Amino acid sequence: LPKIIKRKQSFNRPPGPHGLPFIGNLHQIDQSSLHTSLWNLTKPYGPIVSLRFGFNSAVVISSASLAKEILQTQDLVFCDRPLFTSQRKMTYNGIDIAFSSYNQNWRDMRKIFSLHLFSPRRVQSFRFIREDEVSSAMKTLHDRALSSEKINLIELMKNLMNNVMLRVCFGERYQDVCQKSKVLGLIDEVQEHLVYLCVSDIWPGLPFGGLVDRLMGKMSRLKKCSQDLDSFFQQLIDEHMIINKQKHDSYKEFEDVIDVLLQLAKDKFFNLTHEHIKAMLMDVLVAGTDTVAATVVWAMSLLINNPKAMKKAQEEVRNVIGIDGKLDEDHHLPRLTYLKAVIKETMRLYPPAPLLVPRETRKDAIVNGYEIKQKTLVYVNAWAIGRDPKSWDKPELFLPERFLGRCDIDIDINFKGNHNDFELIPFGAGRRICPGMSTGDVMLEVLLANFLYMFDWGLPKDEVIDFDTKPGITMHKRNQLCLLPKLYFENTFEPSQGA
Ligand code: HEM
Repeated sequence: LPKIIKRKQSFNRPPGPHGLPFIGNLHQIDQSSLHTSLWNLTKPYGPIVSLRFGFNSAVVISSASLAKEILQTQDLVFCDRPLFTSQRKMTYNGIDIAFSSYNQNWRDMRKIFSLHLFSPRRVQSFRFIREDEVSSAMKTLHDRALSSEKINLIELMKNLMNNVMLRVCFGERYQDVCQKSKVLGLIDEVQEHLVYLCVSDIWPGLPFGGLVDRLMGKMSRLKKCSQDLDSFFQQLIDEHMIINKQKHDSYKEFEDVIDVLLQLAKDKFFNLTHEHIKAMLMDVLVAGTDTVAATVVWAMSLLINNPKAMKKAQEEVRNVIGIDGKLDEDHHLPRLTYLKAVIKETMRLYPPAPLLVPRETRKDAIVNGYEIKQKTLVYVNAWAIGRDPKSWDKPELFLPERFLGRCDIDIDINFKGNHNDFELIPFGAGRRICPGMSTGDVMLEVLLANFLYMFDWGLPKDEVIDFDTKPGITMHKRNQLCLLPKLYFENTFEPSQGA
């Protein structure tokens, strides 16, 4: 016993609130809004705080300088991911990218993602899908504007992004083989499963954990969801294999994600199984759809609430595009400086992944003089860092100007990866930085530019904008965002011209 006490005392762990025996700090956190609850709990103890969730040790990081230490300086120690029951079930035992351990599998999957699936050339190749889907959303908005009807922007965005990502992953065929809404429902369910810990994750090794999860129905829900998605993915893979065999000589204008992955498996470049393909599809659908949709919704909510910023963004977009009626990505986007600032400011206040994706330490480490043990869960609170008064002047205000470098707040911050600016990290940083960053960024700019160019936006009578958030791995707005679009170019817009 004296030996244990001595070891405990010599372990200089970061400060933190006292927990209870057995449950640790579990009773002090709210899993449905983990980023705010962690912030409230850890703020009195400083930017690095230890917690305990059952048998799991965790640290929470809430300052830009320590985020830099974790995600850049000591990235190699902090670049693992915890693999809890839900993640394991949904990712075929962590053989995807997002929940894979830092190992050869992760390196291969990441290489496939960046070189073969979402390289700049490939992102260009599915530009027509993007344009097509944006155009059809604009047509919906145009019709609503003509009949003075409101639009639920959350629904519109979700539908639009789902269509884009489903077409990128499966080509046009998914429509024929399965009911789209069922799959979308399953993807939503995956999102929810991914945030909640099972009893067996909280107290690993205890025999009753698995039993309680089973009794509570958690395991059967997980099993059903993963099996349903698995059979949907398998059906599509089989279809692709049959069609590709029939047409093996013919030139294909667009290869979807399954085509590319099947070809890589055939060429034996990587040791790719059907399970790898399905795990990759899961990542792309879960990570790619909601993040962009949520950001556009937050941006529009903030702009409606800040009419001056809305007017400035609209003037810029309308000046740059002129009366052409059509956004040209290459020509117009680089000139939309204020719009880019609006996007950064939105992500500062409402980062779609407020705690990034949790990390896990690969070995013992020292941060800020404190010891952090191997296999500690690490949460980097991007939401709290974006609102830290030490980094941001008037952090609670929506001020896109702060990014323009010509206001009282003169910070040229970017979120493009190899940065020094850890005050703004909506895409994470280091080895595990979001590999879909440029795809996501283009989508955000294209969508917002089109919305602001074509329409003036108002709130229906009796509606107010709220900023409540909903539980999930992505931070969504809880309540509907219903807006009234009004055509700006009364006589010039022809929806058939595209967006
Ligand atoms: C607004 C758009 C997006 C945001 C804000 C976002 C944010 C993030 C964040 C914070 C992470 C964790 C990074 C870390 O741990 O340091 C991440 C990881 C990831 N994202 Fe994104 N993301 C976006 C769009 C996308 C898109 C469009 C795709 C796919 C086409 C994608 C695919 C992924 C994948 C596969 C990972 C796991 C990377 C790894 O663990 O190595 N994301 N994303």
